[in-house]
Amino acid sequence: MAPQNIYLSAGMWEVRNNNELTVLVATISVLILVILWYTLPNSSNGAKPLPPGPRSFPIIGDLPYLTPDMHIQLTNMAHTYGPIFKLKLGSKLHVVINTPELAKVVVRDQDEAFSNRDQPKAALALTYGGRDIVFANNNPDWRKLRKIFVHEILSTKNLKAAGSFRRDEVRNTIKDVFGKTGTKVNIREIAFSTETNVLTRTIWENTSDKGVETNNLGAEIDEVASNIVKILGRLNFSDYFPILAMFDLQGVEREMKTQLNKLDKLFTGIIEHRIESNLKRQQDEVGHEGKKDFVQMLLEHRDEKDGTPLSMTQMKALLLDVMIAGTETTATTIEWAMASIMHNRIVMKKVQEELVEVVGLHNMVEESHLPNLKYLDATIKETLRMYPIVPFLIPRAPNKTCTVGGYTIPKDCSILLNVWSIHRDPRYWENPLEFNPERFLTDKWDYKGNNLTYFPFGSGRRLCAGLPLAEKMVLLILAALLHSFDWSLPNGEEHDLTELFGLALKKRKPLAAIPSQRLSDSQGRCVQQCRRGCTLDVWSGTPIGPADPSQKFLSVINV
Ligand code: HEM
Repeated sequence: MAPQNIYLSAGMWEVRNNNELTVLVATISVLILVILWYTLPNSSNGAKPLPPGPRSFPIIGDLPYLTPDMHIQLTNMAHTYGPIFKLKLGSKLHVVINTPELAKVVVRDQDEAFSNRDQPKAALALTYGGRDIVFANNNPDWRKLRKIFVHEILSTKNLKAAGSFRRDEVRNTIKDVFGKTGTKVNIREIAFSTETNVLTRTIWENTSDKGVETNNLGAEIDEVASNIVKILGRLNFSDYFPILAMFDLQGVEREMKTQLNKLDKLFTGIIEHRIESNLKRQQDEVGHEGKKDFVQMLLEHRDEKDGTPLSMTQMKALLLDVMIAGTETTATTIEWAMASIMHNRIVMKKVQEELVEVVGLHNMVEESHLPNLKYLDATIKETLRMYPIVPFLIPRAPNKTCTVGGYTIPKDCSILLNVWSIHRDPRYWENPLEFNPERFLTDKWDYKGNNLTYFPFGSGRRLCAGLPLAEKMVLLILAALLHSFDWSLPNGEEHDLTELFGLALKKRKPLAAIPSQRLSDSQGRCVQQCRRGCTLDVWSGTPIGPADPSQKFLSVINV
């Protein structure tokens, strides 16, 4: 063929293909328009737009905008984009809610639709694939486990029965701190180990001395719990680019499984040991002085004939929740409360005056005193207003596409309820940056999330399942620490209330404070009075002489 022909035929091909191309493009365009018509929101079919938000980069979305202080950043973004806005992290859509009115739509009006969790890969690795309470979706297993935990394990009756563990452990802590008077004490650490000791005794009191290795348990759990919270707070690309998830590029899931293995070994040992010893005993001998610990209660559900019995994995997942969700949050709250009280001398004075009035100088704090410690209770509420420990709550995910505030919220996106921002919003709080417990001195406030200007424990179906225990422990530990000791900062140190953002909102600089004995006799001894009129050394229990009316007694005992 002559070159010209080649040219001509090529040209004809071009012309013919131009026509075909036009038809093809037109057909595809019509198809796309039809698809868009049915799938994308538009005003004529009634669907609403997505919430506003920053202009995202292709593929990576808004990831480059993120800063370490996300709670402050998302609060500032609400000033630009409004009370509800979207944030695209990789391919994952997040919706941030910043007002009580919109939070109510999510956790009250549409609580059922929003009661699934956004399940990060690290959380799934930790919880045997979401078989626990905290990270499970709203399914029959979750409902069963939560019901057992809230209505049985933490029932008023069982909480009361475990009161002696709390009393013993808080006294042990006071004794321990007494031995450190005049030296630096890390407040979070002592609060953490007190809570861990209370929880371990409540969970497996009957096991502790019978063959399961529990030495140094508090320190071990402290380390594992801190690691877990750190790992959960890390930005994991597997969550934002599902296509990469199988590679676990940052090793986040691997690290989490290492932490889980440590706890799994401990829990498996405890449960198996108990099953064995139960088999050896008669049914009526099971339990400890008529009390049942958590493990025993769980095992009864494992053996139940009706419904679905609990599996070994579910039992371990529940123990894990208690040890992780219970310790870190309680210890961090106590640290923030102590730091805030020490920073506000007037608040400190009022707290201690109330303690003298309610508890007296001759007694140690008991749980029976707690309902009368109104000012201390208000101080803890104010602490959790300014420093909500879980600043965005644990993100939820809608199980269907919903509408909130006039915007479409797609199924499975991640919902961040910005409690931190709502708790500091001047539209709802007068002088929100001022630490003022007085604002909580009315009966109007509780932790149940009924009033969505204040919900540090969440609200609705996913409200903190450990709330009754948390409330007691924070109040009891703080009351005991502030009643027994005066606290000061080490020489030359300034008060510091800087936050460190993560899944839990921590103090950037751990609080180290110096205790000095508050209740003592004239010779600086810590004494208790016996009913027969003698004076005993509080820690050794040895008699040190007859009772002297000028002495301050830590307690009056029945000997
Ligand atoms: C001061 C201490 C505590 C604080 C501030 C706190 C706060 C929270 C928050 C904000 C949530 C998420 C609520 C939501 O997503 O709406 C939560 C969930 C949870 N907390 Fe707590 N918590 C504390 C202590 C405890 C304790 C002592 C336990 C157990 C012994 C516990 C067990 C749980 C569990 C199991 C959940 C998951 C509930 C669910 O998803 O259904 N927490 N907590």
